[in-house]
Amino acid sequence: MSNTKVNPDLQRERDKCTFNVTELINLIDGGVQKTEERKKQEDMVLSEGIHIEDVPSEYLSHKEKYELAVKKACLLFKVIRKMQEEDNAGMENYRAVLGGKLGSAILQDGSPLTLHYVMFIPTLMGQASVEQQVHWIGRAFDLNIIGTYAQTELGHGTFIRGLETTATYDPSTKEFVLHSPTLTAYKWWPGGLAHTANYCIVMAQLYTKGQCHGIHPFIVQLRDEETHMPLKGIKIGEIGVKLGMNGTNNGFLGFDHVRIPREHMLMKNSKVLEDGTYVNSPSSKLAYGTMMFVRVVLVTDMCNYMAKAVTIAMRYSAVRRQSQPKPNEPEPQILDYLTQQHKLLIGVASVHAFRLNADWLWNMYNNVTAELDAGDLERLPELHALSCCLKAVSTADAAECVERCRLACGGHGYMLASNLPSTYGLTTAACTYEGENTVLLLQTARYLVKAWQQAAGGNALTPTVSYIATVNSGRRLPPWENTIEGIIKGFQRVAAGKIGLCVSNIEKRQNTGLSYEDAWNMTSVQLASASEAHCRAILLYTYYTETEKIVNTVSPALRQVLLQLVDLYVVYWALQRLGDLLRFTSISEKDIDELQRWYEDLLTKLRPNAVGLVDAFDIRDEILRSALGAYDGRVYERLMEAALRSPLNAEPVNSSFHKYLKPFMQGKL
Ligand SMILES: CCCCCCCCCCCCCCCCCCCCCC(=O)SCCNC(=O)CCNC(=O)[C@H](O)C(C)(C)COP(=O)(O)OP(=O)(O)OC[C@H]1O[C@@H](n2cnc3c(N)ncnc32)[C@H](O)[C@@H]1OP(=O)(O)O
Ligand SMILES: Cc1cc2nc3c(=O)[nH]c(=O)nc-3n(C[C@H](O)[C@H](O)[C@H](O)COP(=O)(O)OP(=O)(O)OC[C@H]3O[C@@H](n4cnc5c(N)ncnc54)[C@H](O)[C@@H]3O)c2cc1C
Repeated sequence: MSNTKVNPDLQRERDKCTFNVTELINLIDGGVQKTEERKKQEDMVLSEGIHIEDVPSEYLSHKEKYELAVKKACLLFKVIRKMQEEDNAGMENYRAVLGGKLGSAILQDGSPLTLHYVMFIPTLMGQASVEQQVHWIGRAFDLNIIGTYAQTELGHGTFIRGLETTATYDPSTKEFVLHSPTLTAYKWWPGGLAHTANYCIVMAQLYTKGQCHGIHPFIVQLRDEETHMPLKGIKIGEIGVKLGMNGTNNGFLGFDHVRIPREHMLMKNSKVLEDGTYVNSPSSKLAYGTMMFVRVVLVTDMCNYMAKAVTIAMRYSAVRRQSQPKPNEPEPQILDYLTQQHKLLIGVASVHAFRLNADWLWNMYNNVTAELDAGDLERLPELHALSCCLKAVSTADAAECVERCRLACGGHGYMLASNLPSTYGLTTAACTYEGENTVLLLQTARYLVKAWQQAAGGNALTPTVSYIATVNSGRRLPPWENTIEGIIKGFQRVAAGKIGLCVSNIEKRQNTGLSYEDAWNMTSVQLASASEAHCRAILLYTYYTETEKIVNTVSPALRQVLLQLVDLYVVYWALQRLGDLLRFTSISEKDIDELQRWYEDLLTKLRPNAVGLVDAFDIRDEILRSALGAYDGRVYERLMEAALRSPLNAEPVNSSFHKYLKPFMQGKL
């Protein structure tokens, strides 16, 4: 990064940073070599000119936006292909680019090829038999075929057992017949489905020998490989403009008795034999594996959006001066207002908290997947429960963080040139896709209720819920400790207390004659809240313990800042959840006063490092794409440059003046 022509306020911030920014960059990347590799990847991608736009994409029509998104996606994946040829690192290159800072930023409004990599190929890897993988995966990796994942229908997204698309086996021809019996059976939403993919994984109700066996994955050709025309019986199109992600080409798809060979059912887990005999999977939930994979990787993705938003807002807040609290003194940088620090520093801490939790979850995912492959399904429920709540809370927190950053930039944050609105569009979408957040919290709640019952029966619990038994062991509330460990224990007590209340409320309602399902529904506001509380306890604990592991490997200056961020995160959440702490722990008014002072003190301590901390996210200007957040802080110049690129500014008088305004003003219209 060059220091030339940097806004002096921003430069002063960098000069007073107490730690070595490069050291933190390396730590976040996972080592000096990883930083070099990332930078090399970024150079490779940016040298293709993917980020250069003749007309800013926000001024394009819907159709032009799609065409640009296809171009960008092809250029990006061309580079990944090149990386593959060089190092043959396989999935790691895709993870680094798609799951890193680059992908979400360069493909600014989403990409029509994302689903190919994030769901189509992973489904082939996770659900296809070895022979099927040999047949399909090479073609898919080479982009010889382009696929997507079509599960959601017009009538059902959440309740996938209720999907209506049918795949009926015909033993006479050894084919499945795919059919959409109703309008609501139409597939609706899949990214890239409309005009990009020529193949697709279809989740459909499997019928054989007159019996339905639930939803299963099938690979279906949609378009001719040469002409790209939809095949016979395939009704396909685009679903229209959305709040954001307008480059993703989401589509609809209906089948009119479309025949596919038997071998196109993905048969790693369950099978249909030639005569139509159905062979069961070890667990019907294995068919949900791709969703679990995406929920896990989304947690990392959310860190990228938060890092981007908070970098923009922090740098802008160092440059922006507003108001005059002390007479005869210059207007302060808005970053000097404690309320501004409160809005932004928690964003920095959240990136670190979620990053460490995401890595921890990713490791667990890999371990459990290896166990599943070896036939051991024991840890599947725990992984499902964790991936559901971490997906829900990370996406909700990220969307909230991006919106908070936008508001923290005042009017200029509302400009698309800030890049905050489109970042919000991308982030908030994740609260819905891959499992709507409330629904996912309630999935975790099922697991927690069972864990509670197990603990009550004196059974051992898996590590991530073992606190339920521990915090309930004593009769009296232990004294409150105003320390990080004390607060984390407090959060565990809150979670356990909420789960316990849910269990007892469900029981009480059942005792009044309600069915379990109705009692569950009546308790579901509390259940979702208990699930969130569990997730908060996990987040705090993992952030704290994982940071403790790394702080001894870094310089004392960085160590101090990393620990301050942990403190800030934990104390912030304690103050956010005072009601719960007052209800379930012995925290007192005096403790709360102390916490508040502790928090304010932490903001003040972190203030000198505010800009250094976001510089350490190391997001290049071409990736950040923000007039407010560029490294040099030339905010006003960039805003004016962006305004001048508006097509309306290409002519001094717009034709509507002559067509409408003038006749109207003269009373002639
Ligand atoms: C090339 C290489 C690769 C490179 C990769 C590089 C990666 C780099 C990454 C790049 C960045 C990323 C960018 C992302 C962009 C994304 C774009 C947008 C994508 C958006 C796509 C979508 O949006 S795609 C559709 C998703 N659509 C859902 O997400 C439906 C939710 N709906 C359900 O998921 C079920 O409907 C729901 C509720 C569970 C109930 O399912 P259900 O009714 O069958 O089950 P029940 O509730 O009755 O539960 C019965 C028992 O099953 C248990 N169980 C349930 N699920 C289980 C499971 N999965 N595993 C284990 N166990 C499970 C449960 O815990 C119960 O257990 P128990 O009985 O013991 O309590
Ligand atoms: C940008 C985007 C991209 C997408 N991409 C894909 C894709 O590539 N492939 C694909 O197959 N799908 C895709 N989807 C679809 C997505 O997975 C679904 O929209 C999502 O799973 C939510 O389902 P739904 O729309 O049916 O919501 P609904 O389930 O109808 O949710 C509506 C409301 O009902 C509530 N609700 C529903 N069920 C329950 C319950 N059991 N308990 C309590 N409350 C409940 C929800 O909490 C929510 O408040 C995409 C969606 C979006 C927005």
